[in-house]
Amino acid sequence: MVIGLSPADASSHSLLTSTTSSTVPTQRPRIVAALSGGVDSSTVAAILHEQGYAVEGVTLWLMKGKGQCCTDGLVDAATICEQLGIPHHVVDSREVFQANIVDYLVAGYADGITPLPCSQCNKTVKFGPLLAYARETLGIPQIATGHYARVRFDAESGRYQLLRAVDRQKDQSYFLYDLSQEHLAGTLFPLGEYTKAQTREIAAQYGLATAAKPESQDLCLIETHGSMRNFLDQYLGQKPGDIVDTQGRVLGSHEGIHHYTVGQRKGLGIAAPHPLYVVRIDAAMNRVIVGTREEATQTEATVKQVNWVSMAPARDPLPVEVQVRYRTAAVAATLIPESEDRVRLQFEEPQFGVTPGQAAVWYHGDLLLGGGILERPSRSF
Ligand SMILES: Nc1ncnc2c1ncn2[C@@H]1O[C@H](COP(=O)(O)OP(=O)(O)OP(=O)(O)O)[C@@H](O)[C@H]1O
Repeated sequence: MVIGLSPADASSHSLLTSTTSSTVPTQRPRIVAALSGGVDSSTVAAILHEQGYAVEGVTLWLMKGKGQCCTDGLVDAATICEQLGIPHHVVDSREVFQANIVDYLVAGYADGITPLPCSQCNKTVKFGPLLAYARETLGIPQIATGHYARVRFDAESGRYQLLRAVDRQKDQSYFLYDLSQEHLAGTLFPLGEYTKAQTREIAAQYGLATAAKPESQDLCLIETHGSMRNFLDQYLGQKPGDIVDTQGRVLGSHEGIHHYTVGQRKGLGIAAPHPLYVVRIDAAMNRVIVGTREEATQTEATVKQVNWVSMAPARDPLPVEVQVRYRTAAVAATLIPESEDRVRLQFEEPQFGVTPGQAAVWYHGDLLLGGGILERPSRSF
């Protein structure tokens, strides 16, 4: 399942000599490369093209404005397709993105949680619609993306399994926890075996126009709007309220609960003898509740909308390593199934800043077992 082409192989081939025709010989396996206009997906298209696939690039137009998933991305993706001599299709996905990501984020922040847009985007905007477009419109059975993750079929369980990327720094499996078996069965992740440095090397060897393109640093929405605050203010405006401690004493004021996230320390604007953290956001009362680091720490968490990936839903308590944020290390926990799509996690060590709305994703080593969305803890404050 894993595509293998080492940088050494890549350098020994001349790539940019292919036809510009969109008609493809039937004997070549056909595949869609999901092209954002960045170096990763450009390299995927080049690798697959080199391997003999009849590649067609598809770019989802997600948002108005400039940025990776907007006009700049579309132009860069088109440039790569022209360079490789492959067809390029642009799918206007702005309404799908608005309904599934923008509205979802705005509703979540208004409700006092911190939704994770990327996993939601992968499931509802990218993989599902891309596979449908590839199969139904283009008649192409599979797609490939530039995500750093690995997929394999496990004959014993009959499941497609998801694994962390070889490059742990770039591993994006966390954002892919909500993909279905059908999504995984139809997708290749050619970069899962490479480091980012190797990807750039391959892109340079192929002379791809995007080879030196800088890395996107942030969420696409932040790149486009400057900050999450700017983005949310457009929809939610300002709604002043109180910042209180865990006993309900007013310590300060805020301009909107959507400017805060559980675990946040900076930007509270409150002078206190000890550091204060957001421990809860109370949407009904329009209040932000702050407390000590200890009060922002919890020993267990419940997780809803669970998706089991590499194994069938657990029926019994299961030792796991769980990641509660993208950029944090996985920690030891016991997973207790409460129903097929709801679990309780008991952390071996108390965890700080477990944020409602973010994903908890559990692993055994490199194998991503499943994940879901963190609920608000039941607490007295
Ligand atoms: N607008 C889009 N249209 C089609 N595919 C996309 C789009 N945005 C992202 N993808 C796919 O999802 C993958 C991961 O997206 P992500 O936003 O994490 O980009 P990235 O890691 O910066 O990769 P890249 O360098 O390819 O932009 C991309 O490599 C690409 O295959």
